[in-house]
Order: sequence, then structure tokens, then C-alpha cells
Amino acid sequence: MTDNFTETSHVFIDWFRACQPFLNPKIRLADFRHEGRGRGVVAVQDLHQDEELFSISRSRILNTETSSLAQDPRGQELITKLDDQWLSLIMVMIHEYLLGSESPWKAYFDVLPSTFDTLMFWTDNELAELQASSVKDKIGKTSANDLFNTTLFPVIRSAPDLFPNISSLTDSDLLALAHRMGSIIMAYAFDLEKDPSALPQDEDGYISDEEGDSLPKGMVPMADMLNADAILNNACLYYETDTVSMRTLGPVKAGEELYNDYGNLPRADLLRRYGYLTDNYSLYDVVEIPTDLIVHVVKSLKANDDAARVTEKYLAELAAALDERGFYEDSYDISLHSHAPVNDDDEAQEDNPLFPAGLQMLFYRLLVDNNNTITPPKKYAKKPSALSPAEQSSIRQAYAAVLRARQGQYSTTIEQDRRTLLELGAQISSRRGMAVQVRLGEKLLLQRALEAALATEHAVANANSDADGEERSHKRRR
Ligand SMILES: C[S@@+](CC[C@H](N)C(=O)[O-])C[C@H]1O[C@@H](n2cnc3c(N)ncnc32)[C@H](O)[C@@H]1O
Repeated sequence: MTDNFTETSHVFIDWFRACQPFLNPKIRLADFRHEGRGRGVVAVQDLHQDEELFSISRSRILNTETSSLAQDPRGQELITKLDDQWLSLIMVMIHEYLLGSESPWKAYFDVLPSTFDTLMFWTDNELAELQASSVKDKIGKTSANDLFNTTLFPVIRSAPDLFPNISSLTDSDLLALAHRMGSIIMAYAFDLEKDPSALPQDEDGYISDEEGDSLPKGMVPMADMLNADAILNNACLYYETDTVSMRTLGPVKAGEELYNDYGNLPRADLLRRYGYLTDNYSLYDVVEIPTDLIVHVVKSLKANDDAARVTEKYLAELAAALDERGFYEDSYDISLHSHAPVNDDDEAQEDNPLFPAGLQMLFYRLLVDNNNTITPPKKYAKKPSALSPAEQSSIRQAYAAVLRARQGQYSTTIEQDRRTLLELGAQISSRRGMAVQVRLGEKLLLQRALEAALATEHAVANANSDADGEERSHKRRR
């Protein structure tokens, strides 16, 4: 017996074959619900490197240009009025969804999800399991709701004839629909690169990258049926003139799953945007250290007179001075790579830095540069090798104090989290299990950073005491 899941998959495949240029017969849509991955795409025969898996006409990508709403001058007016690509895409998706079987994308909508594990849908208790992870501040549900209520819904409701049955939807129905479409866009939409042949070229024939231009988003049927993995990634979407084409990155054996990649996302962001995580993304984990916390801890380490000099005015000037060099952040990321030089040319990373460049600048200005002056000088902070041993040590100790303070914001220890994960067993991919993995990953980064700072501090202290001992015995010998 086929359930609705299998049936909608079949209808979707038939629809895709009928309206898209190419679907490789060596692949199929598979049911990975038993492994918590919904639908996915697998090879049924061996595939060679750079083999085309399927292609999609640009005109059949669902976006604000292809939707039937954009073909109606009044619909186009609504899109222009919104003047926001995310809200406009939500609006055209609501339009297509409400068209039901009248929409050319009906079979596609039927394989898109209606429930999500993204953070937007977690309860307060579930979110509390993330403890002090900064990802909780990035969910943006309240601001999205405000935007929907004040901007999107009035525009949609102003043209009821373009949105079938809209008048029967209450505001909360419409809000649920907007959340659903917004969440689908977040987890399924692609940034649509332009036709490479239409991009402007410089005099040497190189394509100029339009830096700063954010790419329009679009829903690319079938391309979004691939699951993703940072390490198992074996397929990639290529943008061509009239089509976009999914191709293998290397040979793929029959029976293997085809994986896209979502980029260098920390697991916290994977959870926020896609509602899942795997260990393979842990190499991109970060823990954020808020600048406010750094200032608070550094002030608490200073003598009263010195602390009093760190005024709001001083901090505003310091922020502006650091910002001028691109070193100011509201919070600084610590990652697995934070303690290695980023690249050899990076001035601030020279000399095996104490820790990431921006952070180093901030500590330097707060601790060392601030001793005799109210206004921070607009000069570049010294390189680590140019700081005196005492200055280096005071920066390291303050950094360690900040890391400990950040650790203290999490209510359980690394050992407790490890035990919880063991106890969860097969439930490790539940919302609670995913939250524990995120917070544990962040704690491990803090621990690692603290160990690195303390190890340097001890090594320097030992080297100094060896040198003192040498000096004393030298004196005795004399
Ligand atoms: C672009 S869709 C991929 C197709 C999706 N599995 C489906 O059934 O519609 C992205 C969603 O698939 C799921 N997903 C993708 N990669 C995954 C993976 N490696 N493990 C578990 N779930 C994954 C997540 O729910 C994510 O939000």
C-alpha cells in the first residue's frame, strides 16, 4: 500500500519529468524518514564525476519573477510595493499555495513540509536547553511577526481577488501560512546566481563579481530534495544560461545518497535554519563572546581609578577607532581555528597571536592603551611581539577571565552534558538532544580557548622562572 508520502513523491517525479529538461534515470527520490532525513536523493546506478543528475529551466524556478502573481500587473505592483525580496517571495508562495491545483507548482508544494524543527517552532522550554548559546538571540520570530503584520498582510489583503480564499483566513491562519512559507524559504531556497554569460566582464575578460549585491532567492524543485552534509557532500548546483544543473562532484556508487552542502555553518545555525544537525558540521562551530561581557570583566579586573576611566564615551570612541580598521564587533567568534594565524599577510595575526585579531585589539585598547588616556589613540595596536611580557600576560589573564565568565553563563558542565547525551541514547536527535549537542560544542570551544591561553601563560611563567634561576645561580657562581 502506498501512503500519501510515497504517492506525493511519485506525482512530484512525474511532474518534474514532464516539465523540466532532464532527470537522470540513475537516481531516485528515497524515503529517509526512518533515519530522520525526510526525502533524499540516491543513486540507483554508479555515477561518474561531473555527471548531470537533473536540470531545471530558470523559468520553472519559483521566484518573484516566474510566479503567476508577477505576470499580473496588479500582482507586480504588490511585489514592487513590498520592495523586500524575502517578503515578496513569501507573498508569491502564499499566492501559489492558495491557487491549489491551479498552480503550476502544485505537485512541488505537495512534497514541501508543513511542520519544522527549526528554532522558530521550539517552545520556550525547548529553547532553554540551549542555555547561553547566542543563537537564541537570532531567531527573530518577534521581528518577523511584526513585519508580517504591519507590511506583508496589509498588502496581501489589499488584493483579495489575487489570493483565492484569502478572506476566509483569519490573521492567525495567515500568520501560520507566512511562518510555513518563510521556513521553507530558509531551509529550501537557493541564492540564484545569474547567467554567467550575462555578467559584466572587465577589459581582461574576467567576470566582475557584483560584490554587495545579494542574490535573489528562488525555490528550485528537486535540487532542494537533496539532503546536505559538510563532509559527505558529493553534488553541487551549477548556474547556466537558461537552466540550473545539479552535477556530481566525484564518482558516486549505486545505493549512495547524494548530498548538497549548506556552507560553513556552525551547528547552532544549522539548527536555526534547517532544524537538524550532524557531527560533520561541528568543525564550523563557534562560540560568541559578547563585547559587553568583555568590557564588564575587564573593568572588574582593574583598580577603581582605572575602571572609572572606561566610560561610555571612552567605549564609544574605542568602538569607532576599532571599527575604522574593521576590528569592531558586537561579539567575537571563537572557533576551532581561532588560535591559528588566518593567513600570513594578516598584520594582526602575525607572531602566533594570543587569539583572534579583533579580540586582541579590543583587549589591548581596554587593558594596555587605556592606562593614561581617556581617548584611545587612533593608532594600530602593537603586534604581540611588540607588547612587553607584562602587557602580554595581562591580556592573556583578562582573556582567560572573560572565557571563564562566558563558561559561567551555561548552567551545566561539559561532563554533565556528555552524560545527558549518553542517557538520551537514540533520542539524541530529539530537540533536547540537538540543543545539548549545540551547547556542548560551544563549551568545548571555550574550554579549548581557555586551555590555550593558560598553557601559554604557564609556558611563559616557567621560561621566566628558569631564566631567573639561571641568573641567580650565575650570580652565585660569580
Ligand atoms: C533542502 S531540504 C532537503 C529535503 C528534505 N529532506 C525533505 O524531505 O524535504 C532541507 C531539510 O532536509 C533535512 N535535512 C537535510 N540534510 C539533512 C541531514 N544530513 N540529516 C538530517 N536531515 C537533513 C532538514 O530537515 C532540512 O531542513
